Amino acid sequence: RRPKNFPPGPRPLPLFGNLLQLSIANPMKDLEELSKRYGNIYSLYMGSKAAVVLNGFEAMKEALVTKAVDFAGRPKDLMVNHVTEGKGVILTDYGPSWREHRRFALMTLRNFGLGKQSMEERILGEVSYIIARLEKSAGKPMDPQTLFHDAASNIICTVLFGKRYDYEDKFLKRFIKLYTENAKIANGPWAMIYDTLPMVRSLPLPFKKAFTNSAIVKKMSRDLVSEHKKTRIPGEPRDFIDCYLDELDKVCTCIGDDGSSFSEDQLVMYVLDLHFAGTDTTSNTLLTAFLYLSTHSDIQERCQREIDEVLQGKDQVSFEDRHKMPYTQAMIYESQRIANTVPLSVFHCTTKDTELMGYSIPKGTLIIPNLSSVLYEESQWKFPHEFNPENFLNDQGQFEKPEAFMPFSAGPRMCLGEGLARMELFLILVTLLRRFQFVWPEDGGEPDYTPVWGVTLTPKPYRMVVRHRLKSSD
Ligand code: HEM
Repeated sequence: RRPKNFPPGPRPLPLFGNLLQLSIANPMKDLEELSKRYGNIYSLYMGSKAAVVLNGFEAMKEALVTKAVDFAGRPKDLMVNHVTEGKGVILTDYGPSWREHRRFALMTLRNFGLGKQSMEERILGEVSYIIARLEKSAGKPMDPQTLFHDAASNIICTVLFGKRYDYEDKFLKRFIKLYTENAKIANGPWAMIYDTLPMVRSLPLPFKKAFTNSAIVKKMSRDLVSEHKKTRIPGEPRDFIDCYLDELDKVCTCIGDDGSSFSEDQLVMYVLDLHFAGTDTTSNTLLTAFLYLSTHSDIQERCQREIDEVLQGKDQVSFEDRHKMPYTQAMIYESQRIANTVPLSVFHCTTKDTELMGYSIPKGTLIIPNLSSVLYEESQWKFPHEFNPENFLNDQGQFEKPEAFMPFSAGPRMCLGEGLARMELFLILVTLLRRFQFVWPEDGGEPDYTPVWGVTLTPKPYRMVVRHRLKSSD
């Protein structure tokens, strides 16, 4: 039975809750239908666990921004919590450990050059490898699927481990494969069954694969930490791992082990969190951008004209140039909006009894922020259902970001890698568009824009033809 004044929703069945009323292969359509029937805030049951789904800008803003702390928790008893053993930052509940680790990551990313020249150099350095790979395929159709995952992974690897890997490197390939598999399992049918029916959790069902994958990547991360411990010079950090080990030295000598949330086990998981969050998101956004650019040549050419004009006489683009490229900026934001890369965000949880738009929501309720309902909300966008940079341009043709642009979510749990992602998307897209033309192959058939469902949405595999725009001497 629903608590008093709880948001309405479909009647749950004993044991299963509302599981059988949702398509477990991809529940997005069902969630949309339910909001048409019950309004922007409605409830669902996963077994006996109550969940509230947030839809639309108003509800999202009131929950995540206005009532920020009330909605800043993370749920505890889901498959993803068990896979990550409650460590790291993404799935850690609101509290001192989350706060300390979040602050540490933001500070370390900044010190490693976020917003400064050195992070730009890292990204532009990686772009030169992307160019080399594209050069090899010039004139022929190529599948960009792994290229952008490899590149995004390498950028975050240079920050975390101080090194990049060759695109053919077995370590890199394995790391990414295990992650991308888990990103699909974590929101997939077997995770839903695991989350709804605790009695099946010990059975040898397909969700076990997520645990096996996770054990392998944890071992890989632990090995990297051990290697760093052997080669580091305390006080002279080379990368994120060294910074964390320095911090660990400080807390051990100052206040002893207890008192601090920093530990080597946390570090192992933290590295994995950041690597995963920094790879699958940026790469899927890039894949979506190139899917739309290669099928919308008018938009691609308009960006190229603007880029050519602004970068005339310059060797390479800098992040500052974005202010002079309103149309290209708008195209990048529009790619993010249409990509809808993390459609249900990361699930939240209420940290206390609270109210939302007149409903009462008890402490500990699972909160599902349906970000796609905001990114495609008809009242918020000029062209909600088409790929159109005009969504981010005002009447004077200047770049303008509507408040409903929330692919990174909002409030205290908002993506902590936004700055890095933004810089990557701009530098990679501008450099590649300046140099190459991306064309949908003649034998490519009708483009299919429907993404593959998961924690992150991935475009279906596609091919594009890469053609040179400039001669290499230009
Ligand atoms: C286009 C790229 C990206 C998108 C669309 C994206 C989106 C998101 C979203 C929707 C969340 C959930 C926020 C919430 O729970 O309310 C999130 C969290 C997070 N993201 Fe990103 N992200 C991107 C890139 C990155 C990068 C490059 C990093 C790595 C530095 C990163 C690190 C994180 C972390 C650590 C969290 C958890 C924050 C917390 O729980 O406090 N993300 N991201």
